Amino acid sequence: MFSLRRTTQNLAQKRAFSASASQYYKVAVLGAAGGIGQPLSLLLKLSPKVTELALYDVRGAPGVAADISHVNTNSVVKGYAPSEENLAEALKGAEVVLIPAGVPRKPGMSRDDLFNTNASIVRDLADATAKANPTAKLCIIANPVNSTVPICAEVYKRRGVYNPKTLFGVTTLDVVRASRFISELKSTDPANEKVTVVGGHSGVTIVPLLSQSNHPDISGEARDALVNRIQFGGDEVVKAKDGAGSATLSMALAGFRMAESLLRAKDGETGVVEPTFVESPLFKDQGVDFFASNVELGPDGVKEIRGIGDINAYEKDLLSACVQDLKKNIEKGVKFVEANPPK
Ligand SMILES: NC(=O)c1ccc[n+]([C@@H]2O[C@H](COP(=O)([O-])OP(=O)(O)OC[C@H]3O[C@@H](n4cnc5c(N)ncnc54)[C@H](O)[C@@H]3O)[C@@H](O)[C@H]2O)c1
Ligand SMILES: O=C(O)C[C@H](O)C(=O)O
Repeated sequence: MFSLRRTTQNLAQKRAFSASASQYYKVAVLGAAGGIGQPLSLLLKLSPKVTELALYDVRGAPGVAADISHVNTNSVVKGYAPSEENLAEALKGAEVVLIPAGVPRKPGMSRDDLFNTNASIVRDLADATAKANPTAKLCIIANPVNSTVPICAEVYKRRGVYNPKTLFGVTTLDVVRASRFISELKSTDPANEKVTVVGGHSGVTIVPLLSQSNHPDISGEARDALVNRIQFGGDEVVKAKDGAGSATLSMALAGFRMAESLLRAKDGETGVVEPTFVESPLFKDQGVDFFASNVELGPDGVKEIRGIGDINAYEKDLLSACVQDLKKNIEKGVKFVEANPPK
């Protein structure tokens, strides 16, 4: 007879066993009580690689931590009420720090419209991380990612602790969506659909390279519609939520995938590749210092930034539109820190 209790026990035993094969890590989530923060923290609680979960938010983190701490996996969950000391404590010793703190879009807004609110939130949280735990892998989810990542780099530079190998803009959701959308179109299993997406994380800066997918034959209106859906997938969710925010659940999955990949690479696993927005040489000659592409991860963070590969004329056009916008988004972040340095 089916026993839920026994199944859960077996699962816990299996997890304990596999956890013993690898190292244990502390992970911190800043903005943990929010729409992304809560399901992301839950997924992290299920990971055998996470031994301690530090949840920080300006409101509600202790409650979320108490709730998640009852999930019967081995890791310890600690919630931190807002204060400078608590934030430093939450950050101390974390291998990975994820920042989903910040406001989400409402219908009619672009990600850039979030800049005025989120720039200072991310600047201050990055500054706290630069002081308390500068070697942690810092994963930025808060939008506009194209600007918030350069903000973090500038803050770290000012503190003299910048290491481009440990700063990541989380763009995993773009490939999660791309593989799902293409599988819907082709009636295939999304698990078998790998789509490379490069550039940045907003509108035309999101550049899917369908010519490198399993379906390079998609062309004409079907291709245009698919590319548009991948570029503006976030808007679909914003519209459907009708004022209640943007993607949270799919984002939690995508953020968890990025965090787990970093921990797998830290454990010495090779061939761990994720798309991510990092300081990159790929378009530096065009004045673009940060760019998302496939990146091989290693124990120290970025191991190798993969090139774009062969692309067709259509994709070259997409890339030139991307680069123009991206350049402005990056400059905006850099200028913000120049004008508004961390205190
Ligand atoms: N990178 C991506 O692919 C991606 C995907 C979806 C959403 N996002 C972005 O993630 C961000 C969060 O989205 P959400 O839906 O979770 O929003 P939300 O409003 O539900 O949650 C944000 C949380 O951040 C907290 N917060 C605000 N200021 C803080 C501070 N200074 N320190 C700590 N916590 C703070 C809030 O209290 C709240 O709990 C938004 O900017 C959104 O645009 C990015
Ligand atoms: O669309 C948004 O504003 C949130 C996020 O960047 C997304 O891609 O879903």
